Amino acid sequence: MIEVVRLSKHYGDKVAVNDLSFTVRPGIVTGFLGPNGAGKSTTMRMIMGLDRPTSGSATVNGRPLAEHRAPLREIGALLEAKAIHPGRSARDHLLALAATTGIPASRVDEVLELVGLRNVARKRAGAFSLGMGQRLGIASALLGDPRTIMLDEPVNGLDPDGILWIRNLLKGLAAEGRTVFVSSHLMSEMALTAEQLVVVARGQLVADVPVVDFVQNAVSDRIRVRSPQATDLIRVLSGPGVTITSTERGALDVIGLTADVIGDRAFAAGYVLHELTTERASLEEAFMAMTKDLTEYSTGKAA
Ligand SMILES: Nc1ncnc2c1ncn2[C@@H]1O[C@H](COP(=O)(O)OP(=O)(O)OP(=O)(O)O)[C@@H](O)[C@H]1O
Repeated sequence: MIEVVRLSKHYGDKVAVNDLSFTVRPGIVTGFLGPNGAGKSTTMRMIMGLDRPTSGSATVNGRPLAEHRAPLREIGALLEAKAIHPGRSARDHLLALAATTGIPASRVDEVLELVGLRNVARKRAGAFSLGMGQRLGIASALLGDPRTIMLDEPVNGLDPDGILWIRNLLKGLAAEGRTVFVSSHLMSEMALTAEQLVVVARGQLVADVPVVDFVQNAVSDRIRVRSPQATDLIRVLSGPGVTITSTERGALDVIGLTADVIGDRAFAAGYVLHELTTERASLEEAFMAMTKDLTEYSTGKAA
């Protein structure tokens, strides 16, 4: 469990995190979503105790991380590309890390297996691809078998296989009852990975919602309707909460009704339909609309 309460961080005049409060619960993947510069990395650094809050607090499993006797067992984090000695093998890197924290060597082999690096465990990490480097970073985060896992933009720059692998790993860790907190600036990725979303823009909380609610509320499907009786059809489709636009003759774009309802009403009124297509608004569009005001304010202020 991670609890962030009224957390703020100022760098001189710059407000990186602004009175942010949220809770990350165990058993699910929680996505930490926001445009670049929204304050995600700063928040994660404060959770890890690497940055001191200007005000407010962040606790991991009930206490500030520094107050835990064995912090590596409480939280494992991948914050940014780790500085790994390029001449050292993946196994030696993990062994060195394990030795400093009293973790047995057998656990090193376990995590190497878990992240799929067993076959290259003795190769120089300097020769690793970006994806292999990410796997090694995740192996480091999992070394202490932590109850909470926090990853900052883990899929950045990965190929589709790597993205799918991370997605499944995170879901698996959550299914084991762990707390999983993962940041991204990509709504579409978070929609596939997370159950809960904490959305921030310009250091402030924009939403803390289940992904299903976000998808349902923020995304309005647009239904494309073509009919030789389009003008008459407008009359039977109009109503509260329904927006109908027409960009070409005989075609309507309807927001606020499902394709089923439109089909039923057209049939009941005896109108012919030549097309009835549901166009899903992209999640990325919904996310941008949600954070737009705060982002624009930010730009205005900086200018
Ligand atoms: N050490 C620092 N000194 C001054 N400003 C900083 C520092 N660290 C972060 N900032 C500023 O604070 C804001 C939030 O940055 P942060 O890196 O936390 O955002 P982010 O959401 O993680 O974005 P990104 O995905 O681009 O890393 C940015 O405007 C950034 O320039």
